[in-house]
Amino acid sequence: MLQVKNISFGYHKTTVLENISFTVNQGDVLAVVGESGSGKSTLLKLLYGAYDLEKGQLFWKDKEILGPKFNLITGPDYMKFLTQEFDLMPATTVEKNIGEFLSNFYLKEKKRRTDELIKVVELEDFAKTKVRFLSGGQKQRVALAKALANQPEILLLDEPFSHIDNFRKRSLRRNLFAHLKENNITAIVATHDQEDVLPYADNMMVIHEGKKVEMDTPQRLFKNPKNKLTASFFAEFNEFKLSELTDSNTNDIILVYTHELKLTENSKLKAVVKKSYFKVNHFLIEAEFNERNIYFEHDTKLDKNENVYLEIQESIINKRL
Ligand SMILES: Nc1ncnc2c1ncn2[C@@H]1O[C@H](COP(=O)(O)OP(=O)(O)OP(=O)(O)O)[C@@H](O)[C@H]1O
Repeated sequence: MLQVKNISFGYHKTTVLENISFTVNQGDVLAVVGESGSGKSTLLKLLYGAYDLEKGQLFWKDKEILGPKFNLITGPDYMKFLTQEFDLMPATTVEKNIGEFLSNFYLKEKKRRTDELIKVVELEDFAKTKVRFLSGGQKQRVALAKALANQPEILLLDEPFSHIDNFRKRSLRRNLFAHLKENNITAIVATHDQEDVLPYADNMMVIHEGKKVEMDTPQRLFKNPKNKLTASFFAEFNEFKLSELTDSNTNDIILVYTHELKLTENSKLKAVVKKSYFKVNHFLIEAEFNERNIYFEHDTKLDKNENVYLEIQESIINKRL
């Protein structure tokens, strides 16, 4: 188990991470999400032992992870960190880069592992190509395979698919996360992309301005987000006062995703359609309600200035209160 016990850190005087605690079970994937600058990369660097903590402690199993004051070489040997800058040998082929740290003593095993990882990152056609001739996304895939080559116990991934196009991303993600589970590799993934999180992460931690806001399974956080930041990571949402949705006269705010608002015959929620945006499998409708814009999803385009009535399932309202 990875244990993060109440850690705090700042690069200079300003605190970047404050009193963060969490645990990750061996073989689990934890996604760390948050706005740009919230401290995700810094957290990964601390887990890697790249800096000395101001406060708190880190443990993998019963071993403490310590910073540069205590270690000449950064990074424990059971851990690999795939950063946003890839550390590759440009004049060397893809397969040699991936196998760089694999022992030449067992050449057959080296070849088997290299071939297996080339398949995981779908670079079979480029095995013999020198890295300097590859695109940014291809280089990122080589770096990923290289990080997996020595079977780390923990893999730290900082925006692992940021350079990879949408055509390739989906299958690559499936391959990678399947490989991690099959090999019981614990992974911490910093990401902006919900597609990295929803299908694969066992848990998700939301950080905001260096503080842990929420941590739970992605499904639970999606169904019942406690704050706007968490909801906005998953989907577009509206804010309603409870009194706008029910007969209650309290001003509690309820977050309602755009897909949770449905057209109905008659309701308190009467809006006027302003615009329809095409969104692959539905239209996102912009409508005016109580002198502000609200958004909902609908199968077809709706006419401008059309009056619509909307409803939300009562069970959703009750859960969010
Ligand atoms: N080497 C550094 N020296 C000083 N300040 C830094 C350094 N690296 C990061 N910071 C600051 O620490 C804060 C957190 O940065 P960090 O890179 O951890 O955020 P992030 O959540 O990973 O952002 P992004 O999603 O954009 O990668 C930011 O305010 C950043 O400016």
